[in-house]
Amino acid sequence: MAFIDKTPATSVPPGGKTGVLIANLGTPDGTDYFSVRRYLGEFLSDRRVIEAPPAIWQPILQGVVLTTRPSKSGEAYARIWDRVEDASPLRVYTRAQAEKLAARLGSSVPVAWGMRYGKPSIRQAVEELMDQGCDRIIYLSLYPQYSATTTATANDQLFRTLMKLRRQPAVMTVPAFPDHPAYIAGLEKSVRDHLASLSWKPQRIVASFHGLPKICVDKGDYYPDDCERTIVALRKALELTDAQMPITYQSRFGPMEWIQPYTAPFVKALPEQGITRIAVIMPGFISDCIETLDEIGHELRDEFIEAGGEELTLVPCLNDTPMAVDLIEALVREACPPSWAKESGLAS
Ligand SMILES: C=CC1=C(C)c2cc3[nH]c(cc4nc(cc5[nH]c(cc1n2)c(C)c5CCC(=O)O)C(CCC(=O)O)=C4C)c(C)c3C=C
Ligand SMILES: [Fe+2]
Ligand SMILES: [Fe+2]
Repeated sequence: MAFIDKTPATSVPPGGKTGVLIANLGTPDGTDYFSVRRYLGEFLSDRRVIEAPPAIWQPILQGVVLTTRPSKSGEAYARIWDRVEDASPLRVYTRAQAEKLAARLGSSVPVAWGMRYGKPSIRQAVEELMDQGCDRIIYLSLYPQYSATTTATANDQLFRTLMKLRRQPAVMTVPAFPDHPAYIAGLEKSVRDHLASLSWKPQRIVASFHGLPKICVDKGDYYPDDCERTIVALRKALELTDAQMPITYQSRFGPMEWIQPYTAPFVKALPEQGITRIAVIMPGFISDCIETLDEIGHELRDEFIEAGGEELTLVPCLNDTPMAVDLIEALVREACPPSWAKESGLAS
């Protein structure tokens, strides 16, 4: 195996130096067919995401999925694209979260951000930290609920990078945080603030999480349990019943059965029960992205109105608000081992 032949520009200070790497899923560089194709090709070739044997899946992916889906997804990305930053919202928010965290932690703790798929890569982010003299990395993947398809593959990508380093930093991976008090407090405030900004009162607050193929759960992925933990804690904080804040799963991909109830049929059935004004919160996402802004904010809203609904409002994700930075800072400080905290000043 070839090693990365790279000597960090700055040597490690005596006593060591801790850096923070925040990781997210990844997103295309542009809305054009080839940018989206490149992104989807990398994403959907990940065997943590699609477990089918490559001999079966790759011909389907290359021959069918990557010829048709990039154009459709590209149109959806174009509807939500940040034209000022010329980037997708997921990239804009992840970068802003890293910059705001860096401001909180001060200049002695470098912060980098990287994407599991696409740019900047996890390897680029690791090199950025090592170039600043870091020999210890706190690695936080920004998924509140654990899944092998997200958290584990983000960790895999870090470990793959480390496998190629001659001078390897120590790493601390931060676990998922489905009912961390700072996350629940942020969600609670975002719901209260959002409801206060409306001139009408939603009859339901539907909590829609990204879905997962059911077979993943049958094989031991405990993602739905983590989603339940989030929602039980949030209902308690807001004093809502199960019926007032139901849980559903969105973003189904492919013909297999995914975990249920599915968001779209659930929401489309509400008007015939007399429920025509709803809010949707998506606590599986720290940052707004194509799945929240377009799939729910555009597609689902249109379908709800067509089914007789009157109002559908989105509770924004935490994005780069102070509540998001409070959460990320708390997670990083709590994960920092005491022996690292001494040099970095990262104690909680
Ligand atoms: C089998 C396919 C997929 C699995 C499993 C899956 C799990 C999963 N994904 C997220 C979070 C996000 N997914 C996003 C986009 C997205 N997801 C899939 C497929 C699977 N996801 C696709 C094909 C796409 C691309 C968009 C599209 O073409 O429809 C995003 C947003 C990315 C962005 O750029 O905005 C996020 C975030 C979770 C949490 C999860 C498992 C629990
Ligand atoms: Fe996804
Ligand atoms: Fe989607």
